[in-house]
Amino acid sequence: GSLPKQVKIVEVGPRDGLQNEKNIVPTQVKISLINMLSETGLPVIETTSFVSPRWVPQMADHTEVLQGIQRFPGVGYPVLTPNLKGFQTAVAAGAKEVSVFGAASELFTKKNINCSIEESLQRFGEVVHAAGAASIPVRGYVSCVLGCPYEGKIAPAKVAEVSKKMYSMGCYEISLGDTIGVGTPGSMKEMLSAVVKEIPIGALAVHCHDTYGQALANILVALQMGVSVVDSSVAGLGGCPYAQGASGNVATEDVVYMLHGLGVHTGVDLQKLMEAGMFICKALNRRTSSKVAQASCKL
Ligand SMILES: CC(C)(COP(=O)([O-])OP(=O)([O-])OC[C@H]1O[C@@H](n2cnc3c(N)ncnc32)[C@H](O)[C@@H]1OP(=O)([O-])[O-])[C@@H](O)C(=O)NCCC(=O)NCCSC(=O)C[C@@](C)(O)CC(=O)[O-]
Repeated sequence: GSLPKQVKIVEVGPRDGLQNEKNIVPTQVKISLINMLSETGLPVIETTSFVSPRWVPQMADHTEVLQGIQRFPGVGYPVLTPNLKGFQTAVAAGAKEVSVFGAASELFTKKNINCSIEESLQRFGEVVHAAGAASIPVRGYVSCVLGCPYEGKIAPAKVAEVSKKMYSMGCYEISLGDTIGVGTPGSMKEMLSAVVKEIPIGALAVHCHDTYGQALANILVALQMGVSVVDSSVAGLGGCPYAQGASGNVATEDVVYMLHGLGVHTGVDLQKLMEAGMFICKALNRRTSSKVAQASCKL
């Protein structure tokens, strides 16, 4: 298929990228990272999670982060809210957009948010209802769309079913997560073919982890099928705390490089993006996972 002319990149580094860091990252470092990302032209920067600090200690400073960042006009700063309690705390902290996060796997749902898929959908319904009353848009994540760390293979029909329920309840966009990065262009195509029977392609995003080195190929297949929203993480930071061994998201730098090479518009300044990547890698004392950033440093 032909490629979209423009792709919206949803930067998830400050949330998905940092949530799994063992050492607590100073709040000021998170704020500086988000402010630098805001300068790059990225349209959406997922900022933090209003989850239980006992489950994910790294996100315990959610309110300070959300209130400490400089909000750029035209940039969205969504936050994760698993339930009504998270939603209310997020709104009190000034959130203007939220995301609920479910999965196409029962066992993953249990490990991640401590309930069944059915219960999770009920909680998301409560969030969507409250958000509607406050005119707050809700994004929906579906994890484990191409495989689960606990259940193994996941049927595309199951992904389509959960996605449809979340879309029907009012999530404006469904982000399909290859949480453990096991997908290939073949399984991505098969899964998306099932999901587009239920949800308009314009309401879908792909969220690829790069554990098996397949993320860019999987994204390209999704773009060829008409997807035009891609989640990624600066410097390839990340990994889900409840999906052991999951490596980071595909690096935003690498996605932007590929898209610009294809002539697809992103609005993102790659140089500024690499600077934000270098900043956070220095702060975390680690090497970037972005191939593009690695290559550029050698030049
Ligand atoms: C969902 C819960 C809270 C259920 O956790 P629970 O223990 O079942 O909650 P509960 O309702 O039984 O309440 C227990 C205690 O937690 C409190 N509580 C209840 N809700 C909240 C809240 N929102 N914020 C803060 N505190 C909360 C609640 O008030 C109570 O406090 P206590 O009375 O004992 O003092 C928990 O399991 C949790 O926080 N899970 C978060 C897991 C997480 O953040 N995972 C990573 C994000 S998902 C991901 O990375 C995948 C994704 C999105 O990137 C896509 C992909 O790659 O696939």
